[in-house]
Amino acid sequence: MNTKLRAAIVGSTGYGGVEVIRFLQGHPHVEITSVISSSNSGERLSEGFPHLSEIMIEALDAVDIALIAEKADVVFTATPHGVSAKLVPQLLEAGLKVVDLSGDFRLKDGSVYETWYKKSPADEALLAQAVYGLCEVFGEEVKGLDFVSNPGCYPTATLLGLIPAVAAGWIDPHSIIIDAKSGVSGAGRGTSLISHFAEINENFKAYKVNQHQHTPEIEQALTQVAGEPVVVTFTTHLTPMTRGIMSTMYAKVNGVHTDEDFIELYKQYYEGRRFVRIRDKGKWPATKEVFGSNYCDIGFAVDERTGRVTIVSVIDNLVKGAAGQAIQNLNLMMGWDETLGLSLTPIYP
Ligand SMILES: NC(=O)C1=CN([C@@H]2O[C@H](COP(=O)(O)OP(=O)(O)OC[C@H]3O[C@@H](n4cnc5c(N)ncnc54)[C@H](OP(=O)(O)O)[C@@H]3O)[C@@H](O)[C@H]2O)C=CC1
Ligand SMILES: CC(=O)N[C@@H](CCC(=O)OP(=O)(O)O)C(=O)O
Repeated sequence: MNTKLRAAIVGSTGYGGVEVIRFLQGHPHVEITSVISSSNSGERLSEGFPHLSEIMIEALDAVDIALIAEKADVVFTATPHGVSAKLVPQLLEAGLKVVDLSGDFRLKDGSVYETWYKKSPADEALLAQAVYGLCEVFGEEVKGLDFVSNPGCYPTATLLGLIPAVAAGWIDPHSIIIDAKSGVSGAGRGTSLISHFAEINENFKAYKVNQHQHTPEIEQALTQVAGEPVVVTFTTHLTPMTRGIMSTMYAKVNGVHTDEDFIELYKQYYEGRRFVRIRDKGKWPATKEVFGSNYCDIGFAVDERTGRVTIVSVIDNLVKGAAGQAIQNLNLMMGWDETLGLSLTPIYP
């Protein structure tokens, strides 16, 4: 008798979906039973992804709700914004568990989604039901659920870097400035001018300034933690690397707190949470130090001269920023150890 949880992945020919497959392959309690493609059904997975040739899937399935419900218990929807909003209700209706990697269920207010994503929001009742799966902060709420909305990549790095200080009242939430940089895989696998080799190689550019769709997601979580409305200045940059996000954050310190105080506060907040690692005084995390892994590494320095703290947080956008955290959420939903299937050490150099 098969006792493993059966998993299907929609959006399997995109970067997020392929990364879910890579990690689930090593999960002790999960078996991949359906890999779904809206554009290449019938093809073998290994035709497009020869590095996945050991996965025992005959052919890619079409997006067919009845078939998915027959073959799987849980579905990872690594689908574009707008697609998940329509697909997830059908999957839930069919009795499946769902972890959605898109931005469609992260914002509670549909009109805010419409403003920032320029798309129609998902069903209001489902938005109310969706729990925001930032595991180290809201993980308790995820336990036992059938549906989780996986956080965005920039918000994951940023919120893990800010929330302990905001929750403790150690920084002024109205003074926060976030300067974030991402590797090109954050833009997905589809070709676009922004990720064209000649456009990004030996280049470094700001984009979506004051218009990035992750701004309200960051503000929503900080508002919840601070207990008052919070708005932030958030600027994103594209860097000529494949994976990785570095979020550098600046905020005014309330009262007097040293580097050592911040380190201690964060170590306590994340005690027992394997995937957040706090750097010692004077040590700064780099994207290579989390590459290919589910870690988020954070470093601090208080500047007594300006009264500000600088916080640097790094993740792999495709792992802690997408597929890894999605599997961590499944582990929490199922009541398993949250690290199952995710114990890979970063690839270095
Ligand atoms: N890249 C990243 O770093 C992160 C991505 N995300 C989010 O995860 C989701 C996937 O991102 P990513 O993998 O980068 O994107 P990609 O563009 O690389 O892949 C998305 C995949 O979705 C599938 N798809 C497209 N349209 C449909 C449809 N109508 N029905 C079903 N499937 C469809 C396509 O696969 P096929 O043609 O085979 O169906 C496509 O390959 C997005 O919502 C993204 O915003 C979240 C955090 C980080
Ligand atoms: C480099 C790059 O283009 N990154 C994407 C964000 C990544 C993403 O997929 O967005 P979600 O996490 O909301 O799904 C962007 O800036 O829009």
